[in-house]
Amino acid sequence: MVKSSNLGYPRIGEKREWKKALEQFWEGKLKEEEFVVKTDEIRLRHLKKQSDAGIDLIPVGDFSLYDHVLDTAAMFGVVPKRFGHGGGKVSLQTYYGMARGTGDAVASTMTKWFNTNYHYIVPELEGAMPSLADNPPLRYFKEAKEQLGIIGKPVLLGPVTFVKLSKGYDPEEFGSVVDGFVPLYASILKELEEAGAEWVQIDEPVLCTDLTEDEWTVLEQVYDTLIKAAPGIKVILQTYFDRVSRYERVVRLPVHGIGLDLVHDGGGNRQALTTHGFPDDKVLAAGIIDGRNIWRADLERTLSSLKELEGVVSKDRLIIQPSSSLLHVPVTVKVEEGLGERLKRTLSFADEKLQEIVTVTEAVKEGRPSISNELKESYDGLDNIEQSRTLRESEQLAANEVLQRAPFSERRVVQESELGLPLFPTTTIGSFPQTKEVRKERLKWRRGDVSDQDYRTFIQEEIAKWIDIQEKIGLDVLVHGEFERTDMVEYFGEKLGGFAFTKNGWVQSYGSRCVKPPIIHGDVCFQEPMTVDETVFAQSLTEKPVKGMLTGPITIVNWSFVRTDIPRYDVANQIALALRKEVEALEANGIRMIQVDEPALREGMPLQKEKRAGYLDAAVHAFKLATSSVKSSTQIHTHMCYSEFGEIIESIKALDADVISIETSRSHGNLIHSFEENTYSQGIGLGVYDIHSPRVPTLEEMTRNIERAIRVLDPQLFWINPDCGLKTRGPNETIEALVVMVEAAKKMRETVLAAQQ
Ligand SMILES: CN1c2c(nc(N)[nH]c2=O)NC[C@@H]1CNc1ccc(C(=O)N[C@@H](CCC(=O)N[C@@H](CCC(=O)N[C@@H](CCC(=O)O)C(=O)O)C(=O)O)C(=O)O)cc1
Ligand SMILES: N[C@@H](CCS)C(=O)O
Ligand SMILES: [Zn+2]
Repeated sequence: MVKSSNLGYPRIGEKREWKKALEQFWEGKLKEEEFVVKTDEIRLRHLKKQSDAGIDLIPVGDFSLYDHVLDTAAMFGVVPKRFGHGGGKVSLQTYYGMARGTGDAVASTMTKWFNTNYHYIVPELEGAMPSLADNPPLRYFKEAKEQLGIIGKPVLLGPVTFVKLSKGYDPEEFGSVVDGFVPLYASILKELEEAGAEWVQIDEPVLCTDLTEDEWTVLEQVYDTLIKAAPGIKVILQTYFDRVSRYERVVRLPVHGIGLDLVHDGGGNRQALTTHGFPDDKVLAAGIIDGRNIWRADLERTLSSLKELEGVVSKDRLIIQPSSSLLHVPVTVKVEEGLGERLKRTLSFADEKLQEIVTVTEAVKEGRPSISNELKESYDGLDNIEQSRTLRESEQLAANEVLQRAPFSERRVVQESELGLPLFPTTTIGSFPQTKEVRKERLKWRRGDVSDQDYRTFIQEEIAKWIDIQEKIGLDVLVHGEFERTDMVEYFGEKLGGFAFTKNGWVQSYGSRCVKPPIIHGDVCFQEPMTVDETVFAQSLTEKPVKGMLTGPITIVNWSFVRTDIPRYDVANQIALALRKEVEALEANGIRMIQVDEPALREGMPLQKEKRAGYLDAAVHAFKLATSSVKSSTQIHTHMCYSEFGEIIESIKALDADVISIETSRSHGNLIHSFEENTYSQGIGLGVYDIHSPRVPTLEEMTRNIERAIRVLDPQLFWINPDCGLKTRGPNETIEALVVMVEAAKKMRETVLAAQQ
């Protein structure tokens, strides 16, 4: 009989109690035993919620104390040597050391989870001999069974995806490295079988990327082995975020069920299902409720699309589920106030999505009449989506033109003469520490306890303090510090037309850090200057140039929840046109450098190769739409973090920014390698130190990074800056690191100038 299922539930809690517990534990305000009790409570509460909602297959083991990829590494005792782990179960101290760094041991790399804004910790295999140091899926399974009577569906990150996401091995050894983990997975499955597990979900999202023939062979062998390890368990091989690359091969894998994303597959999975059929010895776990966006499901359409599959797979072999884990959406709409009833009724967060899954399952089981109330509500809600849109952009789209700037060689001459910067100019990426004090003041202002004028004065005092600090450190290009911003996307969303905001719509970004993606529900438009006040104030305090600081169109789109009734790229262009007005306003107010950040450009790349060129063209178009109308003397900067740029280097060039700053230090030289193969001849700053760690790097480390970079990049075009913004750092460590950075720049200037004489 058809079943309802979930793939993963948000960890953070309705009131971000998970985040708060983690941070209290790190600050020493919660003892380990208290922390464990608190997080156990949260986990069980989430399981109960899903059970109360009526979900048949409830995921267990998707919960984490930081990140599920890190959990998998810890489960196998994969701990880099520098953390001094002596074997056996990984302690909480070591676990958080790997995530955040400890003492002299730098944290493991953190990077984006496929095309999402969630970050995972990259396992370092370093020739490790993995062992089953712990079996959390089993513990969580038993806990759910014993405490709540739930026969959960353990979730494992599959061995092929796990090794693909790891580093510290030669790609040629991929097969043997995976083989090292297979017996451990087999043991987990066996122990789960003995404990009474019926279903297990093994996530292999790499099946939505292009695997080589060798990798495919490894994958097939892995599942041949695993399926024999625990014959009593039904394994669902779960994919998400796109269509699978090799449908016919995927459905032949020797597992009991295949989980497909039927929302973010560009129609590819559905087409493959109808064209090639589906094996009649397998279960189809159909991801038909959107796990990545927050719009209420169109139940009528969902049911019709399931009907199309009726001839492909029978009801008794169907599982209804979200397209991916619900980790990527906020917890519940219920608590939202201030959105307006109309808009609120168009939304569906994790808890509402569980209801949608149960409703659709019911309709498949019992027929449409059994859900007539829900169908009406869905219909009314969707009607509200249309009504809640603000449509006014026909004139904007008509002006949708990229202007041609003068060639970089000409702009460079004008800018050099106007700006008079030294060799190796030093700057930062934009934000300075968002201290508790800054956040508290904003909270008071939002609650109405502080007047607009007092809040503005407070922000100006912060700006003045940090302009003074930057002058004293000796930086060449200054920033105002972004103190007025909660978040680099949310802030612009609040100022632009066409956006709405939740009060509590938090989503985990990395570790305990959360973001509150704004909702784009109407046409986006410029309403009033958004950054001019703070930037002009900062510029009034110094002779040095202050960089205006904006978030780019593709990043705003990728880090928001976006309407789906018009193409995503049209939304990006609307944002670009609104930003263009801001760029022009900054220029008109005497700002000579403007940075338009695009940190999410790389992450938003479609998993399927054939879609990438279209995405990159659209991203470049939107960026140029926003930045191409300025004078040659106005220097346009951009910034990107989370490297692996080799593949997009041509698009980076096509942005035609005068200066780009890129995160480098965590990629340990890989990025520099891409510049060996590709020339880049516009201004560029490769981050000279990692801002994710509180550790202050030494002069030698920074100098080494600069020297390595200028072996492949023109020193005359090279900028010196940190990897990313400094909002998560404390004031002292920020200042100490920047002092070292400026010292490194001075030393390099002397060395290069001496060599020229
Ligand atoms: C560059 N990054 C960003 C990504 N995505 C974005 N949308 N924005 C980004 O900047 N993705 C990639 C990276 C991820 N990096 C980060 C870095 C830091 C954070 C972070 O610090 N998040 C904060 C929440 C930020 C925020 O909006 N703060 C509000 C305060 C909200 C709050 O908690 N208020 C408290 C009271 C405050 C107090 O008393 O201290 C309350 O309401 O109870 C603000 O500034 O006003 C976090 O804490 O998680 C995220 C991603
Ligand atoms: N200007 C932003 C970019 C972050 S990617 C900052 O400095 O925080
Ligand atoms: Zn950044």
